[in-house]
Amino acid sequence: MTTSTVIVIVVVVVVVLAVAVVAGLALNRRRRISLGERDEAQQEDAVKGYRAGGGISLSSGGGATTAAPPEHPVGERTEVEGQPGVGDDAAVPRDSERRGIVDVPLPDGQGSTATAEPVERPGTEAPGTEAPDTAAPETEQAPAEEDRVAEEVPAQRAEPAPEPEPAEPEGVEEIEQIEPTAGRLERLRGRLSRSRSTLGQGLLGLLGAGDLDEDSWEEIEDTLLMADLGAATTTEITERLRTEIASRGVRTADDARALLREVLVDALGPDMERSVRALPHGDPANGGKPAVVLVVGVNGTGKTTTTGKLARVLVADGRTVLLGAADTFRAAAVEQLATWGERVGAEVVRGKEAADPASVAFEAVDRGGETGVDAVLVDTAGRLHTKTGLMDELGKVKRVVDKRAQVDEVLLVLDATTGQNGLTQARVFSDVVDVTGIVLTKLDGTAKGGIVFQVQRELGVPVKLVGLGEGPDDLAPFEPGAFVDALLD
Ligand SMILES: Nc1nc2c(ncn2[C@@H]2O[C@H](COP(=O)(O)OP(=O)(O)OP(=O)(O)O)[C@@H](O)[C@H]2O)c(=O)[nH]1
Repeated sequence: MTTSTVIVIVVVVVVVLAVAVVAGLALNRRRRISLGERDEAQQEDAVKGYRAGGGISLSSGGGATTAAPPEHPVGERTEVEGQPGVGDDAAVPRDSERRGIVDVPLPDGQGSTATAEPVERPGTEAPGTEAPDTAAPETEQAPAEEDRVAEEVPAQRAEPAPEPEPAEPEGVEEIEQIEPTAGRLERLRGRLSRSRSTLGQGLLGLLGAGDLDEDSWEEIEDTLLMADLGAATTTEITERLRTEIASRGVRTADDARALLREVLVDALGPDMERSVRALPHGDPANGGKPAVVLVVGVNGTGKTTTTGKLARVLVADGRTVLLGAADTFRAAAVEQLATWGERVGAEVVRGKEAADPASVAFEAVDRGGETGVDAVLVDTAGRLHTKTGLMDELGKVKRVVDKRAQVDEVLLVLDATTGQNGLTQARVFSDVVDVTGIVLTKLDGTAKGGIVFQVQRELGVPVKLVGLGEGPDDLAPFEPGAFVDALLD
């Protein structure tokens, strides 16, 4: 072997070694970056207050799949008649552990898939009868792409799909008499009797009794805590009462009432903006856009009922409404909403059972724009805030609608009888869909009306409406003064 051959061999070996070292370093670095990214994602989940990957069945994200969608778990649901009682279904969630996400494809540009079923017209069909499907036919499942939905549905619409006849809802003449919305809280104040006797009367009794020793102050605190005002609000109210009593004194029962009223009303943030943003942008008859309201919450809190009641409020105000039945998990909810629609002459866009709720919501908003209604109210399926997959699904509903129209109001419906749990729910829902207003239902069934104070304080989101019964007009605007009066009188 010549010297030059040896040199060549040495050079080759050195080069090979150098390449190996560089490649090894690069690989090592890449691994570290990908770990870092995952850590970040996990942190984000932790901030949102729930953890990802908790046994939720998700469909494959990459490429088209021919796998059949998971069987819809309607049969697993514990409620069978669609009429849960006050507070009971919060304890027995209707989406069981085994419930998976039903990822039904959204409409795409080839007209391959559509899941929403427009359009049921009041007066033309009995509730439960399916409206003719004007959307393109269903095909194999493809991954649902939010962006694609927003961009391609217009293209799909360019295809001559059989459009439903634009017609005036025939049920209009049969619209029920709707209670005037003004003064409802006063009219329904008797429904707060349970909270009144424990919170209002309890506090008045203690404050009006004269000299207050430490035991009395403890009792005041207990009364506030028992009514679900929460520790922070309780401390704040007690301290304010102490200060005011020390500075101005309370001699009569009237003094006690006046002071208590002032302190409680102040704690309810009387200046918060409580109007429900359900009025259209411009004149829908002349190119204006309908308002879009999304109604969200856990199972059985009263979302469908509230959507129906709110439709009545709007109709009573001379507005036209379209209802989107995006609660595709519970067949009874769709029927329920259809009945509410019929009663006020509102069109209902419904999805097939197990349809993707985002698709139904999208169709509803689209249809509302076409027909020029003032407001589109979208009822979503109840979901446990602890199920990451379900919350993601809700986030998707909002994002898909956002691409089509501005979502003006996201109303979180909370069942007042569930107390602290409602607060946890509120936090998670707020993280996922930017809640803009709270509807506190079933206040008629609880002595814990104090949850109103807590939920606003914790979230900084106003309670806009309160549910005070199962009747169609038992939905009242929340007014701090009238509410406190109902507790104290
Ligand atoms: N007492 C009382 N009952 C109410 C109120 N609001 C709703 N309900 C009742 O609560 C029950 C559940 O209401 P729904 O509207 O079906 O609840 P939901 O949130 O749509 O249920 P899911 O779609 O399954 O999540 C029904 O029996 C309603 O009549 C209220 O303010 N007071």
